[in-house]
Formats: sequence, C-alpha cells, structure tokens
Amino acid sequence: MAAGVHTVAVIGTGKIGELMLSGLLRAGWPAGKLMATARRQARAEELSQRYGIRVVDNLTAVAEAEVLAIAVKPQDAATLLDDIGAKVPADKLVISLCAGLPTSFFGRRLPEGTPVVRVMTNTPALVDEAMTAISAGPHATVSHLALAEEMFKPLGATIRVPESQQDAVTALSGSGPAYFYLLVEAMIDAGILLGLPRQVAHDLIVQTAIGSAVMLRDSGEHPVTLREAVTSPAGTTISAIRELENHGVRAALLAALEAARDRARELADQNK
Ligand SMILES: NC(=O)C1=CN([C@@H]2O[C@H](COP(=O)(O)OP(=O)(O)OC[C@H]3O[C@@H](n4cnc5c(N)ncnc54)[C@H](OP(=O)(O)O)[C@@H]3O)[C@@H](O)[C@H]2O)C=CC1
Ligand SMILES: O=C(O)[C@@H]1CCC=N1
Repeated sequence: MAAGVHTVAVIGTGKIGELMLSGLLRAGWPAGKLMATARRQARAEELSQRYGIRVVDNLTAVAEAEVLAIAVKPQDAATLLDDIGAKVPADKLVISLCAGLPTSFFGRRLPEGTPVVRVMTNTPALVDEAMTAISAGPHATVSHLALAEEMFKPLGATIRVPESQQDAVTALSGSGPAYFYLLVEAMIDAGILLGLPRQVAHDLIVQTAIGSAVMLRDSGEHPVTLREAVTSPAGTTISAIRELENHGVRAALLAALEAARDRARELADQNK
C-alpha cells in the first residue's frame, strides 16, 4: 500500500471506534479522509455532528475507504461480515480491533488475498496514552503493518507482537485500564473508611496513581525497587502490604488475567 494519507472507515463506531476517530482527527488526519458507520440513526447523527465526518452505510464504506477498521463487538462480527465480507475488494486493508477473534476469522469471510491486521488498543487513547499491540495476519505486508502503526501511534505507544500473543495482550493492556480503575475506586472507599471526605480521598489517590505511573515509565527502575523505596522498616507500608499478601492480591491478579485470556479464547471459539 503506497504511503500517504489513506481514507479510513471505522465500521461500528461505538466506544473504541470513536476513540480511534477522535484520535486521528487530533493528530491531523483530514476529516475528509475519515468515515464512520453506525447501526442506529441517532448515533450516526451524533458522530457526524461531533466530528464533521461522513457517516455512511457499511457498503459505502467498503466501496470508498482504503482501510476498514472493524470495531464491532466480537459477537457482532460474523453478522457484519456476512453482509459486507464478499464485497470487500481484496486490495483494501482490514484492521480488526475485536478482542479474541483471530485474523483467520476474517480471512474465511473476506476475498482471498485481503490483508488483515489485528490490533488491540485500550481506552487511554482518549488522552493519547493508549497501548496498542499490532499483529500481521494473512497477506498483511510490512507496509500494511507500518500503515496500522501510523494510524495508532498518535494515540499512544505501539508494539508489534506475534498474533499468538494477542489474547494475552488483551488480558493485560486491553482490559488493563479497568483493573487500575477498580483499584482506585477501592482505595477511594478505603479513604472514606478512614474518615476522609470523598473528594479529598479521590484527589489523593488519583494524583498518587499519576505520579506512580510516570515513575514507572520514566525512572527506568523496576517496580520492585520503586515499591521498596516506599516501604520503611517497621513502617506503615509494610503493614498494608502484609494485608494485601494475606488477602492473596498477587494470586488474584494472576487468576484474573488468566481468566481474561481464557475469555478471549472463548470468544474465538464461540464466533468461528
Ligand atoms: N472497550 C474497550 O476498552 C475495548 C474494546 N475493544 C474491542 O473493540 C470492539 C468494540 O468495543 P466497544 O467499542 O467497547 O463496543 P461498543 O458496543 O461501544 O461499539 C460497537 C459498535 O458497533 C456497532 N455495530 C454493531 N454491529 C454493527 C453493524 N453491523 N453495522 C454498524 N455498526 C454496528 C454498535 O452499534 P449499537 O450502538 O447499535 O450497539 C456499537 O456502536 C470490540 O470488538 C472489543 O472487543 C478492544 C480494546 C478495548
Ligand atoms: O472487555 C472486553 O471484552 C474489551 C476487550 C478489551 C477491553 N475491553
């Protein structure tokens, strides 16, 4: 695929599709080179008013866009592909954002030779801090991967992984923001338990999360080293850590991420 700004259509513009569109617009992708599709008229109008882009039906997107980004739920993908699959010209690049579904799922429903790239991004795309993992599927060349990267780099960090790792990636970074939000929510409640006003507890924990995240990214130190620096002998932190270990937080995280990985596999098995 030649270099330059391609016409991109997001097929199924819900939460992730909208994050992708808005990120591309922030990055300077021309609105005239973006299209979206939606299942409901009210949603179509909302998207066209909010972003000034064309909201078209799926078949128009297939005919006119050079890149098709499929952002429907995995459970809706087969129905979508039944409608559009055979009509996708084999020179289009299809990018799947769907959790669980392997590129072979798309390969079976698209004309022979259609390049497919599988992507797993996450919701911090809203603030250009996404983590996006990109894998080549059948017929995807180096230049298709480079184009996918060009589209997701403005939304945050990108990494290339073998497709065999995408279910694990989904469990870690795809679902990851939810784990951090759950932790923050629980720690705010703990602040309430300790008698702090909710807003104060919120502000303390959110800034602590931001500071900790920036140190994890920028200090070059291992998380163990950073944690040890906070943990004074016979101090407060080790008392809390003993409770976390007593309650099996580490084991819970191992089991939770394994469950997320297994659910991604199940989605593939249930949507063959
Ligand atoms: N949410 C997240 O954090 C992440 C999600 N993903 C993946 O992204 C995909 C989308 O997830 P998410 O954005 O959360 O889900 P949403 O339900 O918010 O978005 C999916 C959208 O697709 C629309 N849709 C379904 N079928 C069609 C169709 N045939 N034609 C046009 N539009 C259609 C839906 O319409 P309607 O509004 O009528 O339902 C909905 O707006 C999933 O595959 C998910 O696995 C990946 C990474 C992170
Ligand atoms: O929960 C889900 O299935 C999607 C995929 C990764 C994040 N959200």
